Amino acid sequence: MPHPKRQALIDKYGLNQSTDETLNNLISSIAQLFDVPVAMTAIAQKGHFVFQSRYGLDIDTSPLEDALCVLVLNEEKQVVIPDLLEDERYTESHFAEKRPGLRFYAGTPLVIEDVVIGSVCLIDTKPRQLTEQQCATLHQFSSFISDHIALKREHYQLQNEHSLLDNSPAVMLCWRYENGLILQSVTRNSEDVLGLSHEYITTHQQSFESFLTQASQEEFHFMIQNHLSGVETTEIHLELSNTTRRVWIRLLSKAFFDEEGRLLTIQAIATDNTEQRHFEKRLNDANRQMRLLLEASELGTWDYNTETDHTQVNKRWCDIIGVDYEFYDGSSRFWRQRIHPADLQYVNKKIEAHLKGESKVYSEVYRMRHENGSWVWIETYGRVVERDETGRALRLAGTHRDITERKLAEIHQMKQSQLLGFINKARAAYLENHDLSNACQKILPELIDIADSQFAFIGQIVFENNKRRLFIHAISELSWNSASEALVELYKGRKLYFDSFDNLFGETIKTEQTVISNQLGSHPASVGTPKGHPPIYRFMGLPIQLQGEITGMIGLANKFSNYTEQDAEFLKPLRDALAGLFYAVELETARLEAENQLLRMAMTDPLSGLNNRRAFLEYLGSLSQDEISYFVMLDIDYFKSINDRFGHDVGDSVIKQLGSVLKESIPAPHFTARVGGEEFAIVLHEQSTESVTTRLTKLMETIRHTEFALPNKSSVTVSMGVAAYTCDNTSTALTQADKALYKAKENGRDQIAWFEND
Ligand SMILES: Nc1nc2c(ncn2[C@@H]2O[C@H](COP(=O)(O)OP(=O)(O)OP(=O)(O)O)[C@@H](O)[C@H]2O)c(=O)[nH]1
Repeated sequence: MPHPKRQALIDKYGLNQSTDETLNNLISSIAQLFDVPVAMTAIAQKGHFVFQSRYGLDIDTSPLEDALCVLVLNEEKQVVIPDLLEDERYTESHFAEKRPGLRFYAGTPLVIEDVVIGSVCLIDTKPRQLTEQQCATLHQFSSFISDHIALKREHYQLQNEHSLLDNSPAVMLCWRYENGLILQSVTRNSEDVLGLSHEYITTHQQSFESFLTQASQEEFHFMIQNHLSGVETTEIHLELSNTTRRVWIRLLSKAFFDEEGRLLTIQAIATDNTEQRHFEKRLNDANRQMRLLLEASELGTWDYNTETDHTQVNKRWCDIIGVDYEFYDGSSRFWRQRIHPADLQYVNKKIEAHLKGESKVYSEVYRMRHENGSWVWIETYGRVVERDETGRALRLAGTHRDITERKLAEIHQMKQSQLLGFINKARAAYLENHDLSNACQKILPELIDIADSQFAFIGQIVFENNKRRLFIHAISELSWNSASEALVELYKGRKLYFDSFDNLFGETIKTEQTVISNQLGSHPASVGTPKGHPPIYRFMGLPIQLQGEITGMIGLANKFSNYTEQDAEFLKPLRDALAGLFYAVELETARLEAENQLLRMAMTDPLSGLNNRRAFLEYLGSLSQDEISYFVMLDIDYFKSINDRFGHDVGDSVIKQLGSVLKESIPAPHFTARVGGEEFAIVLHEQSTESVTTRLTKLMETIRHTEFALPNKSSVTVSMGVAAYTCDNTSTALTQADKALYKAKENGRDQIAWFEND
């Protein structure tokens, strides 16, 4: 039966190959010892035996069925056939007859790894007997051959290993210890790997350490000391200098001790790690340079571990926000709490997005609170430096740069242009409709924004009955109860005034100075806020002055940080602009006043105080046809005789008095004018002729009963001609009224005549 492992073992031990010279010699010695003409080792192969070593045999293989060794293989024990012709197992098969020279056979199993792989056989042409001792000797030879086969394989293996080692990047060294290390062996690759000539060190016996640099010699001694004190394995890095090239090696050593613990030998494997050392050195240099660079560039560094929520930072990071490095708390809560509330949300969003891999770099500019309460502008750059196998970010690292100075300058510049922008806006708004309150209200939100404040107002000083009041052009609308709601209503109706100056904002008016209070209630002028008023934490009052005189003020409240003199200075252009606008309003008012006066003069008859002819004509031009109007021409009766009898002055005073009567009797919306010497025009906006007649009759009565300044106390009468404004132009209506007046004169005067078509 073929053994399942047999063929594998034969392959493993190389027994299917060439004959073994040593075994051949041995077999020939065995043949001589047993005094047989033929001896061999037969290794069972598929269907045949291979005679790996043989003596007295010409053939090197034989089919299985032709070989007696099959018996040994099958029975797995020694087989001795003293005489083949006598053996009943073979007589019938005529086995012996086919092999005339074969009479004696002795075979003993050849065992490798407990498997019979063949046999060691003796053959003779004549019958013979083996003694027990000879059988045992044959057994011993067989096991000797097994050992030989095993040793040979081991030898080959070692040879292979050695050749592998010779070509490997690892050099094996072995030292014996006898009051010092003596290099016993070193693999041939030492020259290639370490630059150490194998020939040189094996022939000159130069100590290994003489090839080391000073520092490495110390390291090597340290390794020996370790082994001497019982340490079994060590790993050191050494630099070889006296070799064909400069090499760094990594030396892994293992010590072997005797039973009493004394060091016997040290075996070591040396590998060239020059490149790694150079790489490490470059890395260290780069790290050092990076550190120097970071220090020189004043960069703070941070390394955030998302797993532990711990952030490692350098000292500069702490210095930027005035935190003592020793007391730095690495939790993310620590730095998140210090981020300006207005910036925190977008910082968090940016970090999240970057951790998710949505951005290549995490970069942001934001504010962090300094230990001293101020805000530091931070420019940060970072990126994920470690992710787990699922891609989840484990570490985010980066730098901090304090850009406060640059940022404040930028903000200042930006705010300045913003300030100029809205100053222009205020001017433009004012020029558009000359409404200062509207202009102030338009810029109030921007003022609040630019001053980083919560509330603001702009007020102008006005005088009423020699009393100073602050008229509020614009104010943040705050109401918290019905009284304050009423104030808001007043404001909307442009009637809000601050009258009392015995408080914090009034202090600005009284002192004409900038007033700053950064702590609620701390200022001597502070009287607190009305109940329910939103709290005021900080306040700044800025005077608006023109040519050294206060003309108004700006009030600002609740800046996120303290108000400063710089803030006041910054808003100076706005204050000056407002002062200019206040002044412009004053000028404008005065100019309008003068203009109106001139206009009034141009349109008024100086004697009667009524509108003059020019005003009357303009008025006619303004009338629209759909208005129901009546034109009246009024003329003093016999006025010439008044002049003639009492003089021109008396005539004048009559005209003057009549003017007063007309003014009183014909109020607006009706219109009266003196259109000639003693001739007057009236435009009545009445609904019917009846009401016209009633009004004019009453006027006649009044004139009749008026005491004119005539020396003879006589009364004055007037005549009137009336025409309805029904035609399409005023001059026709006037002509008609004139015609009616002529009729009234003709008919005897002191009467009203209506125009009638002839
Ligand atoms: N005192 C004075 N007289 C004026 C003024 N303007 C015109 N007169 C005079 O008014 C008089 C007008 O007289 P007439 O037009 O003749 O008419 P009358 O005398 O009023 O007679 P009837 O109109 O027909 O009733 C003239 O004597 C003018 O000199 C003025 O401003 N002051």
